[in-house]
Amino acid sequence: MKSAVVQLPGLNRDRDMIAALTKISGKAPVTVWQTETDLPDVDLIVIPGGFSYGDYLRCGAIAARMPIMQAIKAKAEAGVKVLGVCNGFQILLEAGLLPGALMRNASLKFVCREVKLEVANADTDFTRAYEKGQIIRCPVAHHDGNYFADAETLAKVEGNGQVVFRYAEGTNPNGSINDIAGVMNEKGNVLGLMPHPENLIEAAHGGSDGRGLFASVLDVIAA
Ligand SMILES: NC(=O)CC[C@H](N)C(=O)O
Repeated sequence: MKSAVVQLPGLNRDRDMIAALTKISGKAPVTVWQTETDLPDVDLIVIPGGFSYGDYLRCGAIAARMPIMQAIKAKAEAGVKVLGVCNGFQILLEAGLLPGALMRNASLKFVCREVKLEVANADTDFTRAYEKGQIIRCPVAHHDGNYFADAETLAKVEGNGQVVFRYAEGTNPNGSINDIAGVMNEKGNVLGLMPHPENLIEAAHGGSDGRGLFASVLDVIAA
């Protein structure tokens, strides 16, 4: 399983993501810079979190228009798995690879804390290592994580099982509609989520609840 991590000016979670992918798969991902138009032959492309282009004009809006996004779109259409975490999720939404939008947190404040997530769909390439309904811990750190979709889009996303993670037990940190924390595309090969599973993968992090996502998508689930 080969993976790539996208790097853009202002992203700052790329090294955490590289460390998580390396530790869990035993193989370091390749890194690709935003101007690349020819992506390496990988099975998984990850857009990590951060503050691409200082979050101007909207979070992810400028990054979504960089040359690399055309290449990522083509790979996604060809079935390659794409994961966007936090700013990566915002970029995927701005690029039209996922449905809905992320607005300013309802509190209008940056939130940096741990939340509980419910695995709403465990029948995906990203969540097979979990059980449906399982509650996991996960950190969040963002100011624009308030997921929104119009009624028609929301009905479709809910009806198709595209909601993969929900904030659980009253821990919704941002006002997201239906407590949505992560959604995938209809085909199931593109996932975006606001929480940071890469920051809870080993004892030194205080827990390893985020590990299941990487174990699922990197196909290294212990027998
Ligand atoms: N940790 C992140 O990726 C933050 C995403 C974005 N810059 C926000 O604050 O909403």
